[in-house]
Amino acid sequence: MSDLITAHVLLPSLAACIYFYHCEPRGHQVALAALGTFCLLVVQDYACTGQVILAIVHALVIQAKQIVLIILATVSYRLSPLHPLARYPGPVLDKSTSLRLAYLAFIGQRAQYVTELHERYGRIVRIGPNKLSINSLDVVHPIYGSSQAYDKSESYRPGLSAEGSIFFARKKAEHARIKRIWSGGFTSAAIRQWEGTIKTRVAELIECVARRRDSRGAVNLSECIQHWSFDFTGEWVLGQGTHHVELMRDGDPEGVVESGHKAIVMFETFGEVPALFDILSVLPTGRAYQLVEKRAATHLRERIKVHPHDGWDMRSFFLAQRDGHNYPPMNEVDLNANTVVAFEAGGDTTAGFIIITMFHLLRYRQAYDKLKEELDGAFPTGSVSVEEYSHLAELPYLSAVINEGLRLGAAFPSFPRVVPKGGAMLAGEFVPEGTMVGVPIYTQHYSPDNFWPEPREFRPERWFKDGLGPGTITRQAAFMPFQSGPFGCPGKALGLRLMSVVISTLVLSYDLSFPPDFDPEAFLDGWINTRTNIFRISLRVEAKRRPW
Ligand code: HEM
Repeated sequence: MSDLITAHVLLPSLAACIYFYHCEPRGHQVALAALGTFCLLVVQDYACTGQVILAIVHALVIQAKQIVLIILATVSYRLSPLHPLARYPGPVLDKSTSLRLAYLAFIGQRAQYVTELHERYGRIVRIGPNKLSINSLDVVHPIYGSSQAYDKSESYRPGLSAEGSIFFARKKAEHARIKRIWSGGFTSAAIRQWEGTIKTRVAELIECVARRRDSRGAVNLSECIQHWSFDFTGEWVLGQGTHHVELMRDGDPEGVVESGHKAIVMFETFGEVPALFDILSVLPTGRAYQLVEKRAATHLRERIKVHPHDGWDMRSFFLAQRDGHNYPPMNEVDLNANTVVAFEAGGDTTAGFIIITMFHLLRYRQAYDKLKEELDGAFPTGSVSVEEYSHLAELPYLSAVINEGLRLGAAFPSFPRVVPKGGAMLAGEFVPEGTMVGVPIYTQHYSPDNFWPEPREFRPERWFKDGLGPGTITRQAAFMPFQSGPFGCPGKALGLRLMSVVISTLVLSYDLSFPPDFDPEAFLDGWINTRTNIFRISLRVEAKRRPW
């Protein structure tokens, strides 16, 4: 019997552990191998006993023992002094498994939890079996900013979905190739091309707010902004007059916004446990992701039919061999993957930041009034022309409002990267190669060492020279809403332009306030902060048209 156990349980489990340690197989491969082993065990037992049910039960018991042994061996190693990260502090559970972090990402509490860990354990915390969070600005440049910036980690693996997009390309060389294709869409010439569309779409937003007000003048502002953002992004990705969603006009019966949110939450959650993502992304759990991909594929087909490839929309850049750009056009799979990223990175992020900024403005009434005064002074006719868009960035209070919205709304926990071959000295400590490292952006943005006083409050004045009075700390270097370096946000200029136009036009067009039954604290409690900003409770406002 013990021979049998050794042959069936101990040896295979040990072999599996050694294999997993050296080869890091994908989750679906492990699942298939486990299924294959199970079938072999059933056949073998059936050959001896001649009873199917008994053979299945025996195989299940053996496999359960194998799994328990593999888990025990893995956890023991991760907690042992032999592990390369053994000397770094952190909670035992997080050193053993990333499942707690995955759960916290799912409920939108991961960034807050990592902040607490830094308060408890110090500057460097082991937040996963192979993952360090480094709460130090000294490491931002080597990890993210320099030309030697580290590659993205396995957390950026989209399950079994296509990886050939700008966001999911993890190696710098491959990423640089794709980024060149995207780059044309973010030049100042490209942004100028889009100014007319921004104007039209923002005017539609103002009308959408008016149309959707109820009898008491209250409107779901977060929904209007999300619909505006996806409409604009749809046009930016696919081109004018081509087939894409029109959410401000038709509403969102297909759940475009929600499926996008679910896909991002899924990516964030399972990015903590990429092997599990390999399995779950193809099961019904991955439906949101599959839906978003399917929608992008449909748009691709429609777009290819109706339009030449010489516009300023992202699809034109993806599809065309443009003059002066020496790159091959993308294949269909990569086109889809990049389209999904363009929709979600552009549409969802910008909407979330505008909503959170509007919420804080309305909650901190003084800031709202100051912004209104500044805008009324700068635009005495009550509207901002396309020619004046570039002046918006010069309005000091508007810029401070946007900075503060970006600071408080940055839902990013950290952007995990991989320490290159040979390891690295980071924050004065040696970190072995292959370790996942990241700087916790949320922790930096909310830290009293970087932003003081009232680091958790929306105070645009902190961005001025005299700040919030003597002793004010506003550490520019700690402000990283767009990340920097090779993998930083290419849409920064466009994102800032969109934020400034939408916020200023809303404040110029309407007198906005919370309705009496709106509970700001409940809104904050329902804010899920996991890479994107999701609001379980809508931002409802009373909107009275201003008499210009
Ligand atoms: C206020 C708005 C925005 C903020 C705060 C923001 C922030 C960010 C951040 C922090 C990243 C890096 C994510 C990571 O490494 O995991 C990123 C990536 C990206 N953003 Fe933005 N973004 C904004 C708007 C936009 C817009 C408007 C677009 C496009 C229209 C855009 C396109 C992208 C793309 C394509 C990436 C992936 C870049 C890469 O992986 O190389 N973003 N963004």
